Amino acid sequence: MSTDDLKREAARAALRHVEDGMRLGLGTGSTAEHFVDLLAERVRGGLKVTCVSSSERTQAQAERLGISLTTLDAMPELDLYVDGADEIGPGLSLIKGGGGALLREKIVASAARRMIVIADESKLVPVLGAFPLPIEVVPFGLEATRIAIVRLAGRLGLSGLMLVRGATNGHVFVTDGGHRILDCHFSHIDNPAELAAGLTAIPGVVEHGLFLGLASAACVAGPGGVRVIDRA
Ligand SMILES: O=C[C@H](O)[C@H](O)[C@H](O)COP(=O)(O)O
Repeated sequence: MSTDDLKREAARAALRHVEDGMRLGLGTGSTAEHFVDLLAERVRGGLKVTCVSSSERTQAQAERLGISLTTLDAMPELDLYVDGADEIGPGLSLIKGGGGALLREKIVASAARRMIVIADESKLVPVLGAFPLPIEVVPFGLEATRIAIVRLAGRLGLSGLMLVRGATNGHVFVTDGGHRILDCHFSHIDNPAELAAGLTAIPGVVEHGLFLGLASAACVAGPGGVRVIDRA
């Protein structure tokens, strides 16, 4: 089974938690894309759900597939949010934002009663940080914000490259909210809660990719099948 097959199996497992009439949040990324595809099949079969997208990319896919969409303003409380992750650590702590959608993803996840993470098993890690942590920052004063993050990291015993994300067209990557992303190569984040609190206190930081206490369960697919991990 390829990694892509595993992602689809994880998405299929999460779909079992979707019920008629639900208000759903749709994630972003290659795994979430499978979920949206499979959801569309169920919708064509008669399932009634109303969805909110966490990115322009997912919005376009869901629209194309005929899924009923609304905005988070029109439907501010959701039953379920399903999304992928870049890393799944202890207690279902997550790193997200590899696709640059972390800000909207976190807003949508926070509006949902439950969040189910879908992933292939390569995303499971004993400690977060091997995947560079995406931090969304406003373009104004980006260098000052970067220095503030470096100082915070130093106080917490973290170090590593901190790179402004580039886009495939050679330009700088711009998020759906018009911001930039700093990818922070910390390699080991031993105390994610402390880092998250410090980042939130820096004025130029819009949001960071540490999702702590948000995921209720994870459907993790491996060659032996899909394992459901509940947050302890
Ligand atoms: O910004 C993107 C999201 O946080 C994705 O959910 C995350 O990067 C995982 O993406 P994928 O399913 O493509 O590995």
